[in-house]
Amino acid sequence: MASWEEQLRDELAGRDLAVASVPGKGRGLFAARSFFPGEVVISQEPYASTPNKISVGSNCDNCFASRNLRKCSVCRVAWYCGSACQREEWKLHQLECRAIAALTEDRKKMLTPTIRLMVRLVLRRKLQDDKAIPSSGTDNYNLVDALESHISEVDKNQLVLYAQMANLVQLILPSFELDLKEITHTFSKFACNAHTICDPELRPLGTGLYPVLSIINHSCVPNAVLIFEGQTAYVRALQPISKNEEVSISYIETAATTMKRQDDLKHYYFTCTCPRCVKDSEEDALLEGYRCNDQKCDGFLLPNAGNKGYTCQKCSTSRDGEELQKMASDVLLLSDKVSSLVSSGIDNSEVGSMYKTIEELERKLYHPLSITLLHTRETLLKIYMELQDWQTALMYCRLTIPVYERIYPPFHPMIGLQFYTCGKLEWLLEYTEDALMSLTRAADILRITHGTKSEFMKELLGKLEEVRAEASFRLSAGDEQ
Ligand SMILES: C[S@@+](CC[C@H](N)C(=O)[O-])C[C@H]1O[C@@H](n2cnc3c(N)ncnc32)[C@H](O)[C@@H]1O
Repeated sequence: MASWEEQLRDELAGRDLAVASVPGKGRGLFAARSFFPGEVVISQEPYASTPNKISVGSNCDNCFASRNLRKCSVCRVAWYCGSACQREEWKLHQLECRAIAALTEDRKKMLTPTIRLMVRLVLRRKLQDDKAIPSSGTDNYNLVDALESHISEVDKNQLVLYAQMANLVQLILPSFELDLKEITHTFSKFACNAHTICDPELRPLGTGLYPVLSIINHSCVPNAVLIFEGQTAYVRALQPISKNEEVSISYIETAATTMKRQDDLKHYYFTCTCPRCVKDSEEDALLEGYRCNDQKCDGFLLPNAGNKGYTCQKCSTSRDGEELQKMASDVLLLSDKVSSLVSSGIDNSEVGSMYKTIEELERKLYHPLSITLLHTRETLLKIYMELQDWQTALMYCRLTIPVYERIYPPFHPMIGLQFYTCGKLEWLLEYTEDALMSLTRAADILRITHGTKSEFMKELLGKLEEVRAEASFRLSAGDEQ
C-alpha cells in the first residue's frame, strides 16, 4: 500500500501541484503547470474547524452561514442553519455533543474556539481511524502530524499554557487516552498553521486547520490569495504563476512597514526575505514618514544628521523637528481621549467629529500615503457608514483608494472591496457614472480573487448590470433631448 506521502504526491500531481523542500523554509507548494490570474490553484475543506463565537450562534458549524441558525438542544453549543448541515456534521457532532453535554457549566465556559478546534480534530481523527468517515491523500491525520510546530522555539510560559490546554481537552474527552505531549505540540502547530476563516469581505468568522494549504509558504508580495466560501478555502493565482514556481500567500496584513510585517511574522518563527522585505526602499518612509511642508510636493522627509529637523527628499524643504513632535503628541493625546470616550459609550457623531479633527492634524503631519492616516480614514468611513451619512462616508472611502493602490498588489481583495464600497455609496447617492466606474473596477479585481460563482460575486455582478443599464438609459435619454 502507498505511504501517505506517496498518496499526497499522487493527489497533488492530479491537481498539477507538487510539494518540495525549499532551503530555509521547510516544505513548499509548487505549480506543476502554469496557472493564470484568477485560476483556483487549490481548494480544500478543513480537517477541523470552529466558528469564533461559541454558544452565541453567529455561524453555522458546518457551512458558516449566518442565517436561520438553531442551537443543538442537547449540548447548547453547536449551531446549524438547517437539517442538511446538521446531518452532514452528525457523525462528528454526535461524539462532540455527548462530551460537551456531560460538562459542568463552569467547564463549558472553558471551551474556547482553540480548545474546541482541538476536540474536533481528535474526534475526526478517531472517526477516520475507525473508518466511520472516509480519508484520502489530502484528508488524513498524517498531514496534521507533518505540520511544522516550532516546538523547540516556543516560549516556556506558552508551553505551560499549551500543556494546560491539553489537560483540559483530556477532561472534555475522558474516554480517550490522549497523548498529552502530542496534543501540546498540536496546539503549537495551530499557532503557525491554522487559518482564520473569513467572509467574502474579509471579516473573521472562525478558525480552520487545512493541512495541505498549510504547506504554502508566506511572501509579502504573494502570487496567490486565500479566500473562503463558507468554510471551503480557495487559493487563487493573483498573477500568472509559471510551471515550477513556488505558490505563496500572505500570512499577515501587508499594508504595513517592513518592521511591522517582520514583527507580525515573529509568531511564525521566521524572518521574511521576500523581495519587498530585502529591498532597501523608500516605501517605509512613505508609509510611516512625515509630509513635506509644501502641500503640493509628494516627497517624504528624513531626519537631518544630528536630529535637527527633517528634510524633504524631493524638494529639500525643511521642517522643524520640535513642531513635528508637538503635532504628533497632539494627535496622540486626542486619539487617547477619543478611545476613552468611545469605551464610555459616547454618541457616534461626537466620535466622528473628534476623528475628523485627528484626520485634519494627521493630514498636516504625515505623508499622504501614511498608514496612520489611512487607518484614521478607514475608521471615519466606518463611523459615517453607521451614521448613514453616505456623502461623508464616500469622501473618506475615496481618500483610502489611492493608498490601497500604492501599498497592495494590483489584484488585492482589499482594493476590490474598497472599490465595491465606493461604488455602492455612489449608487446610493445617484452618481451613476462614478458608480459604474467603481463597480467595474471592483468586479475586475474581485473576479480574480473571489472567482465568479459565489453569492457575494453574483450580487456584485448583478449590481454592476443594474448600474450599467441605468447609465446607458441616462445616456440615451440625454441623446434624445
Ligand atoms: C504554514 S507553514 C508553511 C509550510 C512549512 N514550510 C512546512 O514545511 O510545513 C508556516 C511555516 O513555514 C515556514 N515559512 C513560511 N514562509 C516562510 C518564508 N517566507 N521564509 C521562511 N520560512 C517560511 C515557517 O517555519 C513557518 O512557521
